[in-house]
Amino acid sequence: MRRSWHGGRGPATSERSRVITFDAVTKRYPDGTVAVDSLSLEAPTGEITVLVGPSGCGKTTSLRMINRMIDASEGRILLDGTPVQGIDPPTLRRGIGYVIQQAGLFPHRKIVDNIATVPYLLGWDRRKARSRAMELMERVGLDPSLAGRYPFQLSGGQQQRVGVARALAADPPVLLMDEPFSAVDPIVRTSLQEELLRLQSELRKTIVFVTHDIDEAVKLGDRVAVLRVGGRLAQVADPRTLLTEPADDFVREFLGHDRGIRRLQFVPTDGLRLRTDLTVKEGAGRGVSEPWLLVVDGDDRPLGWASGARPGELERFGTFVHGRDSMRAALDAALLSPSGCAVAVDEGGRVVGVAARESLDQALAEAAHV
Ligand SMILES: Nc1ncnc2c1ncn2[C@@H]1O[C@H](COP(=O)(O)OP(=O)(O)OP(=O)(O)O)[C@@H](O)[C@H]1O
Repeated sequence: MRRSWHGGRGPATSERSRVITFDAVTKRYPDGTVAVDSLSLEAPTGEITVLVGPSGCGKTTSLRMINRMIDASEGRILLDGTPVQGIDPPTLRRGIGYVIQQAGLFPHRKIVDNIATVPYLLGWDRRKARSRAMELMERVGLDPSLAGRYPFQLSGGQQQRVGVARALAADPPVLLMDEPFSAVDPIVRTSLQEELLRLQSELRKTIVFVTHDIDEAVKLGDRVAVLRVGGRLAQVADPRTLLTEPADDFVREFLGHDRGIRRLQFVPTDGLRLRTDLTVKEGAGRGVSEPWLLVVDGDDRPLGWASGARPGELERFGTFVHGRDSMRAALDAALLSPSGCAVAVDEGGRVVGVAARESLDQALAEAAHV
């Protein structure tokens, strides 16, 4: 399951991370549009706070008021208790990384120099700035051989990674991310999201992340703030609470009709009852009168389901990592197989048992009462 990264190691850079506070912040544009209306919200130190909501609800405006690309009309935004309005923008932005959609890279600069932009501005010597850039490329999962290329020679996903590396270059305690992954395809988006969670487990920045995608919000956010058009806060909560107890009809509607299914991603599988009598080694006789048996190799890795009705054939299977993955993953694994059973494996991919329908049913019934 997600956020095993919460436990264990202590915050690496928390002394430098900052809490961001919106205190009754309103933004009225010159034409009279109220983009943000009396927003009060806290983005805690070292956590990911997601701003989510329909188009035009004031997410980007809220984000840009933090680094003063836009100034608030009323109210205050505080960084560790200090109003940002009192800090001059260049000084303020030195401590705030900023990542936008489609990365916003400089087209005529090589990747390494794009990443080193802020260190150059800060007057680092070229060698040190470039070596920091190379280190960051590795951190965000970019092959160092791409350093000498130009942005147009990279895929959309690679460009986004460069954008993240560039924002991290001067090790700012705060990171603002405005729909950073929305221009890439779903598979690349998933890997970028996972990479961000992995990075965050090491870096523990204070991140404010804007998206219009509720799935992304629930996956990434420690806290999720749902905004409604007119820039009013509808609810702020951790993802599980949000999915379980939406504050009103607007939030319920925004979460969508499958919020029950999504909630399963917060239900652990360690209590799921597994059967160990439904597996059989490859080449051994069936011996048991079960309609489905899972065939495993000599190393206990799953090969496929054997049905009594179609001897000699192996059917597809779905796996989940027992105890680490969520009930949503277990259910998905069950639905991927004609047996209707989910194969539980350990971190090494070896079968530890089978979650048959009865135990999935029971777990779902319990989850419904949580
Ligand atoms: N410079 C501006 N002048 C007037 N109105 C503006 C300006 N910039 C934004 N707005 C309006 O303010 C409201 C909030 O815009 P904002 O970009 O913050 O919303 P958003 O939630 O980020 O939207 P999206 O998801 O579509 O990017 C919208 O109604 C928008 O039209």
